[in-house]
Amino acid sequence: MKPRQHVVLGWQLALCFTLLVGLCALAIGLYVANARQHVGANYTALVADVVRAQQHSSLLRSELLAVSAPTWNPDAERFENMLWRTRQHLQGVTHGLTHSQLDPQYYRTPLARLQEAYDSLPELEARIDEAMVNRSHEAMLELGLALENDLAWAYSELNEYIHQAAAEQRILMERLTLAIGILVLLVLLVVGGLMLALLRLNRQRSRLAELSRVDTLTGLHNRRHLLEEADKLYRISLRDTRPLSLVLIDLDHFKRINDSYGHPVGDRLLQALSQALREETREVDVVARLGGEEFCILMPDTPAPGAMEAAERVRARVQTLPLEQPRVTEPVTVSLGLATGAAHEAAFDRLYSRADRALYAAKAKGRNRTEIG
Ligand SMILES: Nc1nc2c(ncn2[C@@H]2O[C@H](COP(=O)(O)OP(=O)(O)OP(=O)(O)O)[C@@H](O)[C@H]2O)c(=O)[nH]1
Repeated sequence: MKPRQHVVLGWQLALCFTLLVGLCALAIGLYVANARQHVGANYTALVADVVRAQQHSSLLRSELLAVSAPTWNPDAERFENMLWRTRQHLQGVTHGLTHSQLDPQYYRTPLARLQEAYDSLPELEARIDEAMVNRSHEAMLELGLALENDLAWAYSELNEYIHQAAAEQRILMERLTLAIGILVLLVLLVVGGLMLALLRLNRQRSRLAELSRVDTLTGLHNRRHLLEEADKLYRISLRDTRPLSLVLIDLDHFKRINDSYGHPVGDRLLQALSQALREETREVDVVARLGGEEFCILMPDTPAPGAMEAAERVRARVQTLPLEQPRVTEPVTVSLGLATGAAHEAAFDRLYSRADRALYAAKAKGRNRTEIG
């Protein structure tokens, strides 16, 4: 993978990660808003019912107490209306409670008190009717105040409990949200870590692949790289019917240099030759070490005269290679075999055997020369 592809992959992973973070943030935000809305709505409606019922119950109390006043003007319809609304409130609060998320064990007692009050409403209605006829209100007042007492106590208990439950639920929800947030953060960290590891792994893999195509002594490409590139260049040459040239280069009497000066000097000579090859060739040429003291230059879009010129340039340059410490006194030369082909002739195997034959001929003809195959 090329560096640019690494950058693209990095951006893609960063984009995916950002999208993931955005989605998580959105999901948490929606969850919090939704949960708050539902929990809040549930308790707000219930509290409103209880407060309205409480207020009505104190109205009932005032109405009952007004009965004792000397100016009391019996109004059966008004009482009837008040008791109807009391019944409505009782039903509303009971329904709200039993359909809420609240734990029944905490509101069982006030609910039972409300039920008792509800059951005694017909009796109170009867006593009110009686009071209207007899204008004697003691019985009605006694039952009415007892009922109102029950209602006031039950409603205030419920009010307190609902507020407490709402507060507990809010705390619970906040903790839950925090836990979810931490969990999501951890997941994001793991995903981010995995993405980074993937990126690093990919880079290392590319580096390894690159290294497997490089000759360690000279830093030039090796035979494997050459064969891959040759295949590509051959296809281009076939498509464009452009010439492809191959020059094989072999150091002359290299064994003698090794034997006279030692392998480290031989190695330095190989490195110096590699550097010279790099400098004497174009960017598009493929320079490779085929093994031992044999090198090659594969030149795309290069006819025979151009390739010959390059080969001769290399040959001349090798003779000037500086080799100090210990100074190599005998001449350092190379023999070169050149082959050029276009279209189907440019297949690497064909070029190679022709160039190899030419190299053999150059050696046979006395070395330090270039032959065309
Ligand atoms: N220093 C060094 N020597 C190497 C390396 N690879 C191969 N050689 C040596 O290169 C020498 C090649 O010798 P030959 O194949 O006889 O070729 P030559 O001596 O150059 O003879 P001609 O090619 O006929 O001119 C051998 O002694 C190998 O050991 C290397 O990486 N470093």
